[in-house]
Amino acid sequence: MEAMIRVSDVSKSFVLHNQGGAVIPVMAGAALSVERGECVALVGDSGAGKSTLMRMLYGNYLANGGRIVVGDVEVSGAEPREILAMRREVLGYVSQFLRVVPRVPTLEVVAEPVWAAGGSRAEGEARARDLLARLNVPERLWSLSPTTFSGGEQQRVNIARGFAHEFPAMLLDEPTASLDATNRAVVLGLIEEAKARGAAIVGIFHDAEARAQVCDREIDVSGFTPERAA
Ligand SMILES: Nc1ncnc2c1ncn2[C@@H]1O[C@H](COP(=O)(O)OP(=O)(O)OP(=O)(O)O)[C@@H](O)[C@H]1O
Repeated sequence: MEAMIRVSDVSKSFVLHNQGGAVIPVMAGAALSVERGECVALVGDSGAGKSTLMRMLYGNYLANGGRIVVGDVEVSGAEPREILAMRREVLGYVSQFLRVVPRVPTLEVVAEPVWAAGGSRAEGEARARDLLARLNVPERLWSLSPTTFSGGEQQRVNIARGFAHEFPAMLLDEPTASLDATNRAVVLGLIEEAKARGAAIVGIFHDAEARAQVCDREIDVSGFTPERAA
């Protein structure tokens, strides 16, 4: 079977339209592949291109060259509606921050990705309850919108939402940042469970211990930084 996530010879330049159209090459020859059940950490100094590579995988940034395939979706060259379908069904993204939808109760915020992927009402709610409980979000908060929650509460709601649908592939952007030890351990457990059911995961983890615990390999993206003229 082919790897779940395949990146080959990807390049990326940014064009600064407000600065005379200056072209800034930030990546060249990027290559990686991630098997089902495997977690790969992107490492490299600040500015090396970790976030840029994640955004290209998610279809937020368009690659200028090369090929990115997630499952059977060719991300490089996909139509916007194919990208949206991929995000509903194939590729999850867990960032550090919740984008709060006003007035939607927490339980629904968490269950929504399950419903979006075709799961039943009951299935989504059961999954949301399980994850919110595991992440120690107090039950009295579940019927409220997370708009007014503390930063840490919102972060845990966001993680619950990110893990609610069992995506075959996942991108994790600092999922344990600023969590207390208990919840950090819960998140590492969720990552291990996702791997065990066969998810292919790419993540940025500044937490070196977390990385060592859940990641099988590291890829140093500074190897993909193009030579720059001084
Ligand atoms: N939208 C953009 N427009 C112009 N340049 C950008 C843009 N996004 C990223 N860059 C540049 O691309 C390079 C890689 O940035 P990126 O954010 O991917 O690095 P990173 O490895 O994630 O860094 P950090 O660890 O600090 O988050 C940097 O030089 C950055 O300035």
